[in-house]
Amino acid sequence: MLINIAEMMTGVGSAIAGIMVAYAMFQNYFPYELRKPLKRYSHKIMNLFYPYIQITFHEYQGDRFERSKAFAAIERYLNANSSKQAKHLQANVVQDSQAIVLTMADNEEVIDEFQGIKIWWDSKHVVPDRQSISFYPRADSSRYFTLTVHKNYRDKITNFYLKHVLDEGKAITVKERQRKLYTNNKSDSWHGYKQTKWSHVMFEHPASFDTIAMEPNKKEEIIKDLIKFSQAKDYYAKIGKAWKRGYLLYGPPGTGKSTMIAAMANLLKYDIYDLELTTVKDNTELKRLFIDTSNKSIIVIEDIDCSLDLTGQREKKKEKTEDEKKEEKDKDPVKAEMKKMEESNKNSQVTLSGLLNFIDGLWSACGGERIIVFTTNYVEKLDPALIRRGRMDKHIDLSYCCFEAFKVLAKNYLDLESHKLFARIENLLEETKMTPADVAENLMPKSAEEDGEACLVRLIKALEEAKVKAEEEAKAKSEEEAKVKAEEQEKLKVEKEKEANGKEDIEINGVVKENGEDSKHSGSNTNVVKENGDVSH
Ligand SMILES: Nc1ncnc2c1ncn2[C@@H]1O[C@H](COP(=O)(O)OP(=O)(O)OP(=O)(O)O)[C@@H](O)[C@H]1O
Ligand SMILES: [Mg+2]
Repeated sequence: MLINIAEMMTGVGSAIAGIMVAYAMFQNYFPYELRKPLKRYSHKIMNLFYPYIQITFHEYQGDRFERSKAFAAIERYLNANSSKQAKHLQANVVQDSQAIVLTMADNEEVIDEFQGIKIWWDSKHVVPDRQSISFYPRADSSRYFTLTVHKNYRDKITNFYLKHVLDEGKAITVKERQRKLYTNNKSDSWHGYKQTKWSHVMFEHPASFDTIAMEPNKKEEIIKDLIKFSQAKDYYAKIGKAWKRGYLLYGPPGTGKSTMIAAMANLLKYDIYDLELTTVKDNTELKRLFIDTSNKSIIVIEDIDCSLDLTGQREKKKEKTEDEKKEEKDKDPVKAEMKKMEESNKNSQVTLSGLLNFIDGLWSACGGERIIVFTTNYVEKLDPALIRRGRMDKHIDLSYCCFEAFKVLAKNYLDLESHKLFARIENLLEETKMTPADVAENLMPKSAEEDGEACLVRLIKALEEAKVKAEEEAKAKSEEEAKVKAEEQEKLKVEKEKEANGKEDIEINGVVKENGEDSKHSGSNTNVVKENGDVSH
């Protein structure tokens, strides 16, 4: 048996040696010009018997400056689907992602399956052995993926599978992407070598819809609305509308408007552009800022009522004279300086119509998937044109804490789903107004010894105090109102009496005044009794 194997090995060895000798002779003696057509024919013959097709995706194409988006998407897709199969993986920190991403190492193969079709993916890295210094370093080494599939499935693969891979890959990229919070720079820093309209920091807000305290139905509705929007690319294209949606969040301070914006961004994995309108000089700058925003973003204008005088008619305040200004400065130099700074900040020329134009206007044409959010504490102050549907499509009223909202906070802050004190809190929340921010602050344990019950007791105390305060304020307000009303009535009474007296006097003097006609119509030498009792001639 052993002898047989040894004989066989010798046979294989001499066959290989024979092939190598033949190949060397072919390389040396076969005319170069004839080699090419021979290769072509051998390929053709191979293709007759080889039942597979191959598609190649290179990392850099064309100008070789920009990495191919398809390659990047395929890479992400394969990483997600292949890390269990491939034996060699490379660990990378990809740009815009803080997590370590595992990628298929070079010359690895993974097998994917799509609708029962088997697909082979190879990753190749070619580094030419010529020694040269290239101006384009990437041109020398190239990475590519090769897809191999049976030729019977060609249409299915090109029409459906590749789209599926690209979409999945893009979705994974978005999910893994480190999101950013942008703020607009003053236009002075827009020019020069490092021109930036927006500065950014990494966005790492922990807010989510799970932690937002509000009625569950309302919360559910907002989540559904957001998700529907984010998936409605084709729908917006069908109805011929730019793919954007406006939200108006309104409510008293501390009711979770800013928190909700963070939760929206976390839900949809969007960036946030926090636009400070007071630093924008005019409508042109506003437009340029918007054009510079990217897709998948939420553009936020907080406290829109304070940012600008958005009634469209700027109040022209009386300008102070130089003397008056000097006098003010002498009195309180710090205050005067602060006022000056404030005035220069308010120097914005952005108008209501500029803002409306931007919301409706041409910028909508450049890309989509943008959400615009305005927040305000005083919705009634806003111009109706600004908040009409189509501009601000969804109005969300974030109001004082209700019992349902309290339950969310109790679960988040104290891990309590029910407690005997809940009933008392429910009653108190119906009777008095407290913002979720205040409720949350009371629920937060202030020391390691404080347990859930102690926090609930503190909240009850705070609610009771708020109730007493509100009752006192209401009483004082109604007393004030009653006082004002009584004074008005008194004034009216006095006026009526005076009117009656005046009439008598006039009749005594024989003067008749009709519909405000001047007394001279009734006679030039008449004496008229004035209100203060003087007699004029
Ligand atoms: N509905 C809520 N659910 C959970 N936490 C909330 C809620 N509302 C407020 N908070 C808490 O209160 C704090 C302040 O809330 P937030 O800044 O969102 O209020 P706001 O409505 O934006 O106030 P302002 O009008 O002053 O800007 C947040 O840090 C958050 O922890
Ligand atoms: Mg806020």
